[in-house]
Amino acid sequence: MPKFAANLSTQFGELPFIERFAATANAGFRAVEFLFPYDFPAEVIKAELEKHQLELVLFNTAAGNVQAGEWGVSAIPGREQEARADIDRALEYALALNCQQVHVMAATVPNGADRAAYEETFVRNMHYAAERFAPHGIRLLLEALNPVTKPNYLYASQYQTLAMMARIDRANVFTQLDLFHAQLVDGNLTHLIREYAGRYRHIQIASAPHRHEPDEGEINYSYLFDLLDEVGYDGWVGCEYIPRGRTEAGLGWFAPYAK
Ligand SMILES: O=C(O)[C@@H](O)C(=O)CO
Ligand SMILES: [Mg+2]
Repeated sequence: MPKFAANLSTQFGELPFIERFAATANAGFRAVEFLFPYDFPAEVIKAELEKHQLELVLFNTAAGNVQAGEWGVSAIPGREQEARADIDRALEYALALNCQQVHVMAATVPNGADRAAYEETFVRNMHYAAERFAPHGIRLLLEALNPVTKPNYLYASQYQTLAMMARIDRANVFTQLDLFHAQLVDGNLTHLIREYAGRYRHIQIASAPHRHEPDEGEINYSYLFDLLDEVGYDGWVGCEYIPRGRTEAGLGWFAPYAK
């Protein structure tokens, strides 16, 4: 049976961020993930995790200047110093929060930019990150984002992140298989789950095409949850969906899996 982590960036949005931890535990989750911890000192988040006996299973490196269209800086040529400072800061939070996985945000690539230079920059920064995180046994993840939700991100297809993972070629670098993005871009989710088991070390779910609870739309999640068991997936499944209404009202699908 898959292990589900609440996503505190998309679920429980009706509450202030810090109050989402209690709501998550009350709803029966044992783990959480979120995009960014950096608005809060690590001790504040740590206290919430401990108080509610929650494990933090994933967060991201910083996004850069989101208002200017950035979504990560690790692939931007000339921004290496900032990218590496973000990587160092993510390591500090991961250690303080006992988190075993960090998603390293690549970047959006402006139209007309030198794509090869972005990829080379990303590979170099990932080598730096892999070396910094390896002594602590923390995994680094790459995630493909569909171009409707996030136009111009460095990679949109699972096959691009798998190729990038091979190019980076470090033992603690894997992909993060977000099945919502994968369905919009690649389809054939059964093949992705079966064929690449071991290369993805984190899963995220949402319905497609509307990114709501995993109980509607074109993806048959109960089939995929069984398939994850069949291929021996023992990582977390992050609930990165935007609830149709109040989060708790949409948790019927989760009832059989609650702690
Ligand atoms: O799917 C997403 O959007 C997230 O998992 C993320 O980490 C960055 O966009
Ligand atoms: Mg995702």
